[in-house]
Amino acid sequence: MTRTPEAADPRGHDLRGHDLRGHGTWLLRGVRPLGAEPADLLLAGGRIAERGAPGTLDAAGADVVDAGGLYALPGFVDLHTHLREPGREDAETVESGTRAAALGGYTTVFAMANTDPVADTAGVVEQVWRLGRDAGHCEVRPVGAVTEGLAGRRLAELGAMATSAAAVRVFSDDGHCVADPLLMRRALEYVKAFDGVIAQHAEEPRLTEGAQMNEGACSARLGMIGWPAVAEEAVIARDVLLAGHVGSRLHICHVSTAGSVEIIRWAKSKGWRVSAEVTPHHLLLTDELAASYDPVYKVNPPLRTAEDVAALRAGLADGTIDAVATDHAPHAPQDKDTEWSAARPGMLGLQTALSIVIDTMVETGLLDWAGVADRMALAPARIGGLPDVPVDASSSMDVGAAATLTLVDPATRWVVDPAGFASRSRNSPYRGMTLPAQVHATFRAGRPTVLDGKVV
Ligand SMILES: NC(=O)N[C@@H](CC(=O)O)C(=O)O
Ligand SMILES: [Zn+2]
Ligand SMILES: [Zn+2]
Repeated sequence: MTRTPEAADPRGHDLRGHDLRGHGTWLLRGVRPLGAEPADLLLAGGRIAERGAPGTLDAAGADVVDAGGLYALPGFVDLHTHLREPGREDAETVESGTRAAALGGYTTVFAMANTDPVADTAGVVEQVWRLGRDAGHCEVRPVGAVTEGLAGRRLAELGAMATSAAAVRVFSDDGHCVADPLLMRRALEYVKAFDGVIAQHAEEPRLTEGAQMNEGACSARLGMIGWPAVAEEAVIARDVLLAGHVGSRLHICHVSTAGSVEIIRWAKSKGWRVSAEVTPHHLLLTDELAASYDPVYKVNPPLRTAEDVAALRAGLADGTIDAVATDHAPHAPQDKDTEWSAARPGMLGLQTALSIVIDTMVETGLLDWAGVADRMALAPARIGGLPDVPVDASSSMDVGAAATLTLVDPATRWVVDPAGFASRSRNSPYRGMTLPAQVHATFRAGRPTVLDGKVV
């Protein structure tokens, strides 16, 4: 393999005279792309500049990462992150949340709009976008609110957010459902003009009044008010029909029931432009955990049954569910370390997502590493409208592809200690668990954001 002219120029300039030293040149020695045979990857000019058999690439002038035993995946994209800034900087900031994201292998996160003030204007989404750019740990793509103040009454300034510097393409009232079917229809129609997508938090509010956990045998035993599966499924059924009717893109946030998977499978069979995400916690945990009354397990939608978990795993494996999204929802102690009924719903996810996906999908034989790359990087990038998404996992490792990569140690096992997390909050449901696989390094456009498990 020969070097590209850019990388070969000893002065660190490309042929057009641009200074490339700022980009750095990195040699990943002996890395296994998507878990395949070891290779050397040379990263230069923000791209994979060369790929060769181990020991065959010239490392002169490059920083070398001894990547023996590590797998390379495309950098992860999270469609659903709560960064809490502006408004709740005690729980998380753009800086702390994106630091957690980079450590979790993410190179882009979509920041949800339920901040204070709500991200329902060009001004707020631009503020969040700038904070992300200045922090520099990963790309922050703000999600815009669908309705003013998330109140569900009037559409927010969708067009102004789309044309702002933040170039918003994903809109969501997450935390709240867009319950009014006419507003939902109008929103779907509006974003079609710029190929935007409406991400629905599917929860029929009248069916979940006072709800504390999944409605079922456990809630009956514990005497808690239940959140029935039908409250999610009824909204998904309505919205896939609406999306089909107007020909717009609809995305379903945090799918949690077996029935939802069936409805989405049916909608896709009709050719409607519907996509869906599942969270790591809904792939692993069940409503039995509520019996502990530990509010760390309180989340929306609630943890469901083992049958639901099995259907979600199968749906993610067969592509009915397109993507894994963390729904990283940090909460301050005064909002979370309370009695169950007073606690806010939500759990941390960014620094444990990969491990939970490996545990539930790869170690069970449901997904291979190329599949992980698709569900955690490529599919969410496509849904979110990111530019230059590789056509498939294998081309993300080709010469010329963006050097936006996550290096994973697949063999390690680690014990979760939330005290060591970059997040400002500590509400991880995995505390004390031993999990497989860990992110070793993250590269964004050829530059490391994480090396040796530490933020650069
Ligand atoms: N998932 C949650 O339980 N909580 C989220 C809101 C949401 O995703 O619905 C939050 O903002 O805390
Ligand atoms: Zn939600
Ligand atoms: Zn959320």
